[in-house]
Amino acid sequence: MPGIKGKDTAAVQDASLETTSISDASSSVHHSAKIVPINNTDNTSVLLTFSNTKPTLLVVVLTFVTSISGFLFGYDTGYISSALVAIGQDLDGHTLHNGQKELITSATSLGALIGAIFAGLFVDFLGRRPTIMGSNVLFIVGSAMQTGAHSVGVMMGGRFVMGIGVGIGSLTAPLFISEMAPSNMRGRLVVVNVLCITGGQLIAYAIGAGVEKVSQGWRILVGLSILPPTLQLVAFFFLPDTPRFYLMKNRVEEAKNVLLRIYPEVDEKLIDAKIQELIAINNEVPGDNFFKKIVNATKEIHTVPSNFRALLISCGLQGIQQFSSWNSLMYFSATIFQTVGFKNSTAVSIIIAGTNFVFTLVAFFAIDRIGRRRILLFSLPCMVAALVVCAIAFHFLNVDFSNSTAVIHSSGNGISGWGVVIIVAMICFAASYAIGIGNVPWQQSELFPQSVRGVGCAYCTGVNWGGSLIIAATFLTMMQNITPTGTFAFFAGLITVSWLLVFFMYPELSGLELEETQKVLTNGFNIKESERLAKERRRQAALAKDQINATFASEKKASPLQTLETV
Ligand SMILES: O[C@H]1[C@H](O)[C@@H](O)[C@H](O)[C@@H](O)[C@H]1O
Repeated sequence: MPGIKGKDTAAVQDASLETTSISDASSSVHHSAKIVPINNTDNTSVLLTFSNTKPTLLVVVLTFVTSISGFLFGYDTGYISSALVAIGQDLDGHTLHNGQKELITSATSLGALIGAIFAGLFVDFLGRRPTIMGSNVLFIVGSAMQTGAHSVGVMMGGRFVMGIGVGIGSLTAPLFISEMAPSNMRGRLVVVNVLCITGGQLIAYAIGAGVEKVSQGWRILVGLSILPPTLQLVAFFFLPDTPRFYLMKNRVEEAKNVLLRIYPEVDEKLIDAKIQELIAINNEVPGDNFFKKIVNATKEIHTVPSNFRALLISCGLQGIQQFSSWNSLMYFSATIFQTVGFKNSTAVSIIIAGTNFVFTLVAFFAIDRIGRRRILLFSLPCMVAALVVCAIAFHFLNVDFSNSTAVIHSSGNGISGWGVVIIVAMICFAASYAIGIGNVPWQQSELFPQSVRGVGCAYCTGVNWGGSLIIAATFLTMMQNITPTGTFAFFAGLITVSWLLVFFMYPELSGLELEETQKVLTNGFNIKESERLAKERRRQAALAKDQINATFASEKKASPLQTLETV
């Protein structure tokens, strides 16, 4: 197999750059290594060659198998709204009252919050792969409990157990993908997981609509969710963990094997150099037992400035995602559309979920090319504009949300012009959400160094689920107490403030090696420097790609990069 060996990398090496303008002043021992290739003796660039490899079969398989966790996240949070309607009197022999519906719905979010916190510890101490496999067992048990449930208690218990699985998967899947992805396609591969979340939600809505009128049809809807975790569990018996995890545990041979399978075109010497680089950077947290390690990692995340900045950014982004109000729109869109006079409100909800899915696909193509920061700075104002339009339209629509039992009265005259305006604005809101804040926060693992990645991700994934719980529990009450106009205006205001936070605090990390991103945060948020670095990385990647393609063309062989664009 042709490799990107020494002579092929001459131009690449010319383009190699030191990131010396970002100072190496971190107080942590874990940050002592240089970003740039440590093995330059044979004039090769570790960094560049590792950024320009095509995704191998292993990378593709791992991404898709791991993203089953995303699908389950989406499916399990998506099916509940139709299941609650379809359950009728099948549990305890009576119709569910609102309190029971709320408990059944929120049991999953609560379980997910707890699962995410524990997952952050398990990923570092047990491994990414065993953690995902453990979540599969919880998914299977939780789904089976719900499918066979005849009482509200068992249903709630099943939702809770499954929720723990959802929380674990929501943290572990993006972390796994980002650790094994080549840096130039890391953003996109993490978006595959978000695509599976939004796809899972869409499919759950569609199947839910299909079985709505079928007797006990909700059991089919819930029972189907046993299949994907079973598939994922079996697949992971045959798949490896991430090289970075193996290196944390000093399992160098296994790490090397996986790296060779991820980068088959890269010279073995470069793989060895990369391993040395990772070992130098990715030391384990000190401590001779599980609890000491947890305490030390928690301490380190708060006391090392670059870690603390990473924590602020990652939790901030997850908070912005949840407090953008998207999920309340997902959960209550059918109610809202009914209120504005739409007869087939479920169909409109499917359109909203479909928009979320389609525009996540757009993000897939844009995230590494345009960059996370630029996408957010563009899409957040579009969300604000859409919410302002909703606020104005609700003002003129004369909808009464004031009933204390959350029964919504509409003017009852069918869909009006303002109703159409609301639906169009919500579709625009969904599109701009999906392109940016719907998926960028899930790039969270890239912000943390190996030593505290698990704990850091536990924090921000916890913020995601905590935020989701709060928003789901308060949205309808807000609509009642401060009117829809007030509610949408409030969220528009929050997103405006969020834009400022992104502008001042979120550096551009696309294209950077995982080990480089913490350097960016060493002595500040370094926005300008990060933009320069990301631009430089893009330029280098393009240059290296041309060079490698030209070399292969001159040898009349198919370039390994020719398929890159189709990832
Ligand atoms: O990224 C996902 C996605 O945007 C989903 O549609 C949403 O329901 C989740 O809360 C979010 O984390």
